[in-house]
Amino acid sequence: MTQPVAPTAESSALSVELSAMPLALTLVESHCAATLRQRSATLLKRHLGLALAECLYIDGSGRWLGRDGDEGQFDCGDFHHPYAHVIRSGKPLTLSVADARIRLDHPGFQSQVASLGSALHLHVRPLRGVEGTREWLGVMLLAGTPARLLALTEDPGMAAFEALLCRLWMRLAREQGERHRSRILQDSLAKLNDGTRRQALADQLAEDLLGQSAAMQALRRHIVRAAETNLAVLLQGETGTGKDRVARAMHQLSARANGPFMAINCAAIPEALLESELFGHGKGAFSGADHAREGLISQADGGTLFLDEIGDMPLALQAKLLRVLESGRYRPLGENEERCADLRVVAATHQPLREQIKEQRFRADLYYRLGQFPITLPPLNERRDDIAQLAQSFITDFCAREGRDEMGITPAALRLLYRRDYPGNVRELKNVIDYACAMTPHGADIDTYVLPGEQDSQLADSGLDDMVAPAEEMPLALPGDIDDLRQTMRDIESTIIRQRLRLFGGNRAQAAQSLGLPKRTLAHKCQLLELDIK
Ligand SMILES: Nc1ncnc2c1ncn2[C@@H]1O[C@H](COP(=O)(O)OP(=O)(O)OP(=O)(O)O)[C@@H](O)[C@H]1O
Repeated sequence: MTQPVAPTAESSALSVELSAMPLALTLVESHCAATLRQRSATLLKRHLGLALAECLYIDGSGRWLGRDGDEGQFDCGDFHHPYAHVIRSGKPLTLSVADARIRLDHPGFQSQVASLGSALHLHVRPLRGVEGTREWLGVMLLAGTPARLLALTEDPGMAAFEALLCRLWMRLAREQGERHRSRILQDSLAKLNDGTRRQALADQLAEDLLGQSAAMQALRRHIVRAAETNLAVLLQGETGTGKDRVARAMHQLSARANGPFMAINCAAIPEALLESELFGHGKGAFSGADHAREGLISQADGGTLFLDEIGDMPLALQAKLLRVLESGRYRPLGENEERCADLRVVAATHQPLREQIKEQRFRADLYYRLGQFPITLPPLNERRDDIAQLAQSFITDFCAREGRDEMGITPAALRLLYRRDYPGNVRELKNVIDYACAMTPHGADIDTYVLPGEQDSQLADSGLDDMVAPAEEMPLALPGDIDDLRQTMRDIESTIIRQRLRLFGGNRAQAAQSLGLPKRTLAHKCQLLELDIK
């Protein structure tokens, strides 16, 4: 290390130079500590004719010194650079560049001084936050002629400058810390608000999607999350678990709520018609196409398209749907021009699509594209705690619909409901309750003997065998005065389908098979007859 250099005549002028500079103003106007450091260094360099001036800061951990706008760091415990010395000793250090080159081999430090002439000197000063403490803010590095550096270090103006710099630095650092803390607080408040808002929406959903089980609560939270996005949603769940309800709720919660909600059951539409239903067609696109027709994709523009029973979509159409999902573009049948639609697709299936992919009946790429936000609906058997609430709600609905006085349900009947198996899930429970309500005498509560499937075991004991027989065994009552054969046939068909679906717990595949119908035909009939079964 070099000896201090004797003061020169230059020192007397420095005080004047410094006081003449509008330093305070420039520094005080700095809005952050980094700007303050850069401005200080620039002022020192420019006004004092120094070869180099730089302020380095100590990081929050106190272990590193950093340079603004530079990734490089200096370890405060690494004595291969002079900063560690001044921080450790708390005293300034002056050394020649030549000396530093030979004795200090820190690569970062060497590159910092690489452009300096060997005749120059370096002066490194520790900068502390509060006078008399070891609360370090960083270090200042100055390079210049020995005479200039000496004059500078002895000048009271320089001491004043340094004091001002440190005081401002401290204040800005404190403010920045406070800002940082307040930002963290605001972020967490925003998250909390988000959480509260989401919870409120999920609670609101509980009025429509009943059930207080953990599975239903989680489902509602998922729906709220999915509704916030524009991602394609794939609803998977057994028949009757509420996929249709969920799709509608999601649309209502989404930013597209004011747009259309268009739904199509891919299993209920004959394959030949499905394409034109979805994509629309131009005039004369096929025989019978007397005029052009908008498809559901076009009608769902700005809203949501719900594709129920997506597993039943023919492969050729799957490819076209994938294109809509990827590009928002589609071409109506018989038209040359492509069109655009901005829609969100929600698809649903009760079929194991992965199996269908293996059997090459469903495209893997479409499966993954549809399932950007997959949601699985829990079967009723896995959330039996919800049965009482659902049952009570269906009773209330029935009474309101049929104009009956409100009725209750006996504890014994409720116990039986708990014990049942529900392959048809909520739909099956609803059908059971509707049936039980219809069979319950006015003024009474639903009791065990009116629950379908329970009568066999109970009729004999109860002496009520003349009152009711199981629904599926009941003969169809034919009105004597038929004046509308078509309507009567429709009623009969509807009764048979209802009974068969009830018998098979809402399972359409089994009901269709038992009636000798293709599943698609049964689904179509349900739609025509406006049965709550798709
Ligand atoms: N959580 C629920 N709260 C109230 N009602 C429900 C709930 N889940 C389902 N339902 C009712 O159950 C019946 C069947 O629901 P939905 O049609 O949505 O089922 P799904 O899963 O779409 O059936 P599928 O696969 O057979 O098309 C409907 O009457 C629906 O309103």
